[in-house]
Amino acid sequence: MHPTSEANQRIARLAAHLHPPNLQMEESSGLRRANCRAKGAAPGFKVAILGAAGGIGQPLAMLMKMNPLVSVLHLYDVVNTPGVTADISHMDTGAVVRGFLGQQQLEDALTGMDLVVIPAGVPRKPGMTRDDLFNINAGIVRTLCEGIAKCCPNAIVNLISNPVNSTVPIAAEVFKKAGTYDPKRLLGVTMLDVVRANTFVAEVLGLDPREVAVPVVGGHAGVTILPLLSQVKPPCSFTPEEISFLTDRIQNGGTEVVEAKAGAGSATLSMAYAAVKFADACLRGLRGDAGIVECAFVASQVTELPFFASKVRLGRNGAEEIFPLGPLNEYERVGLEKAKKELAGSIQKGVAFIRK
Ligand SMILES: NC(=O)C1=CN([C@@H]2O[C@H](COP(=O)(O)OP(=O)(O)OC[C@H]3O[C@@H](n4cnc5c(N)ncnc54)[C@H](O)[C@@H]3O)[C@@H](O)[C@H]2O)C=CC1
Ligand SMILES: O=C([O-])CC(=O)C(=O)O
Repeated sequence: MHPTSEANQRIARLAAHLHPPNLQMEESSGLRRANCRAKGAAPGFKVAILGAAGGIGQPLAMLMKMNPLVSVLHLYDVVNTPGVTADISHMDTGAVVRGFLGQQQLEDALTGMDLVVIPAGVPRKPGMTRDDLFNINAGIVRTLCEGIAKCCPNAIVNLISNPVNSTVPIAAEVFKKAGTYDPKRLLGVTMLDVVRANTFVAEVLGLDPREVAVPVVGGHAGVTILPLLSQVKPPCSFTPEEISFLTDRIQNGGTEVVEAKAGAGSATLSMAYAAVKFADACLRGLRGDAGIVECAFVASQVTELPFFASKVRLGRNGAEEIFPLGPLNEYERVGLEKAKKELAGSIQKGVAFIRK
């Protein structure tokens, strides 16, 4: 390397160190580019977390910083990102971390991103349904998606903010309005339902949860969460009592945590785990890995509803293939009808929020 350019890079690295990564730097600034060269040379994907200072956002940021597929990690929130960013940036893993605080930095946070994960918004307290969060979270999701449409219209979006059954249709409408909608790239995160189902079923069967795979379809609230226990892998059978117990526990797993936390919020740590498991699957799909299949709430023709959660194959373009539900037993068929009835209203509510 040319000695002068080496010296310049060292000076720039030192200067970048003196300006902590949570301080927003101009894109044109040599400091920012040098900072990137210093640590971010490894190939990988650029990921933004919106709501990164929250209960889910913080452990999610930590787990994403540990993911070798991530080269650049942008942490955006309306509060506290300087501290979270400084903290996470000291981890000796490959990803370069940058923090962005407040709406005036949203566009910088989003520009150039391959994957945007959204856990921004208020969580439930005991006695609330996820739909009770609609009034606050719908507006938050709209604003963030307007930013995505403008700054990284080709990014894959993993939407966590509740009520997912309505926020995904909201995001779709925002993208349609902006002319950037690609249904394959918008995925509502239902992975926590699968994670819970695997855990609870493994408990009943006396197996290691890592060996169990339960498809969970429908949506992400109460009866719309439909575990397909007839399709569990490895193949197994349950008594009617076990089916009723497991279905109820999986459908109410979120409420179990909300009640145990007694006013201090909802699932954050298991959600961060599930979010990173799902984001990692999306990144492996983006990389071109074959056979990546996970459940997600997506635009779908599997039922008559415009959105539905089912198994999807993740590829370079997002959800490239959406799998049908497969054979259902009578219990699941009844559950499906209940799920569709509630989902239809939640989807319509999301659509109407933007079209009004
Ligand atoms: N899809 C799923 O399976 C799950 C979804 N959730 C949902 O995730 C959301 C977040 O939950 P928690 O992290 O526990 O909540 P939290 O309140 O701890 O964190 C939310 C974060 O969002 C930030 N925020 C608020 N408005 C924002 C905006 N306009 N732009 C960017 N950031 C903004 C807040 O400052 C806060 O840091 C909730 O809506 C919750 O219901 C929670 C668990 C599971
Ligand atoms: O229950 C909630 O409000 C949070 C959530 O979506 C879950 O834990 O599944």
